[in-house]
Amino acid sequence: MFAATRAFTSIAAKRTFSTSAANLSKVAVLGAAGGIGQPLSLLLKNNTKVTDLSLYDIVNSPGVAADLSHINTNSKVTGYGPENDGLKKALEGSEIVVIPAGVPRKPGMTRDDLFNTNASIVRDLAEACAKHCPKANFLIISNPVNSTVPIFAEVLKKAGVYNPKRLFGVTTLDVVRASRFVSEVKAKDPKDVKVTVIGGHSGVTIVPLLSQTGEKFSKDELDALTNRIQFGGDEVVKAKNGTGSATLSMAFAGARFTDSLLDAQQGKKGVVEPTFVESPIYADQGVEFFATNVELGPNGVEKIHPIGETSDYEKDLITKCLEDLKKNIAKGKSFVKA
Ligand SMILES: NC(=O)c1ccc[n+]([C@@H]2O[C@H](COP(=O)([O-])OP(=O)(O)OC[C@H]3O[C@@H](n4cnc5c(N)ncnc54)[C@H](O)[C@@H]3O)[C@@H](O)[C@H]2O)c1
Ligand SMILES: O=C(O)C[C@H](O)C(=O)O
Repeated sequence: MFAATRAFTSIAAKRTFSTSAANLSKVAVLGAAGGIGQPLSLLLKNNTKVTDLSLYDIVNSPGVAADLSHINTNSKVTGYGPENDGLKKALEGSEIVVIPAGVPRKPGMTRDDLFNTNASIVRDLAEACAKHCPKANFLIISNPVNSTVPIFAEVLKKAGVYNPKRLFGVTTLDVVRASRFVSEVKAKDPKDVKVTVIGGHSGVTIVPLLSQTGEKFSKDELDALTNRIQFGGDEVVKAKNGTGSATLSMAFAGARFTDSLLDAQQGKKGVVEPTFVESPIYADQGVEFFATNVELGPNGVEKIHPIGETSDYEKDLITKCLEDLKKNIAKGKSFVKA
């Protein structure tokens, strides 16, 4: 009872600084019954900025929704399956659509190995989004992010509803990991360790800018940390031994990004998150999408931050990143155009 009262008070307080806030709280999760979808939905149910939580999956979402709906926070939870226009109902009126639908890796696979299965899942969901909530913000978690974001963009373009300010590849987990790994090496509280991570979301396309942390690293530390941040996903895939990839840390990261976007939508200033968006930064080299720190606002992307000063070590990493990223983006785009 106390929690529910506090939640209500908090929503009411937030709304005093934005007249449109009342329209900004329906969040849909597509793939909501999965390894990421369930803990992500739990965290969103606990987020007082969300008033309507809409859970869609091809299996089991009514059960997940029924379970979450007993939590005494001030949001309504509804579960939908593919039957009875479930996807349409889940999407209509959504301001934010978070998408962790698709298969995860097994040991020995790259994220690109997921392309054959996940590209069509993401394309089909994008088509539904274009039809039922074209003005929403789309947060893409499904891998390979470097290709699924361009796929989503192409589908929205085809439908004539693409707004580059509202399409985000979720790369928050790389930043969360980088902060944690650096804090372990430097024996600091991770909350005091901010690491900018740029590029894309797979292997060498993940580029941590450790020179900007204010910490000093030996060459060995730099090599080890860079490798661990770039291949942190593999660490989890290996430990889970064939049962999947990161789910709980990803739910944490996805909930953080969604919360930041809700904050920005509801009028908070200076909200900055790393994310993979259409970006001018390397567009002249044919790399249309790139992750950097991005300031979020009521219209989505408010300002794409420049990369800033980088070391020679990082310049080399960026060169390798761009080679792979360009191919991943082209692969996504041509999938829709074919
Ligand atoms: N961006 C990142 O940092 C990041 C991090 C971790 C995982 N991932 C990716 O997220 C995806 C999901 O991972 P997971 O561990 O939750 O997998 P999972 O298999 O546990 O869950 C995926 C869910 O998607 C559902 N699904 C499949 N097709 C669907 C469709 N057409 N519409 C709606 N739902 C559908 C499945 O039924 C399942 O419940 C994977 O592609 C994984 O690689 C990305
Ligand atoms: O590694 C994976 O396949 C999942 C995810 O992209 C991650 O970084 O953990």
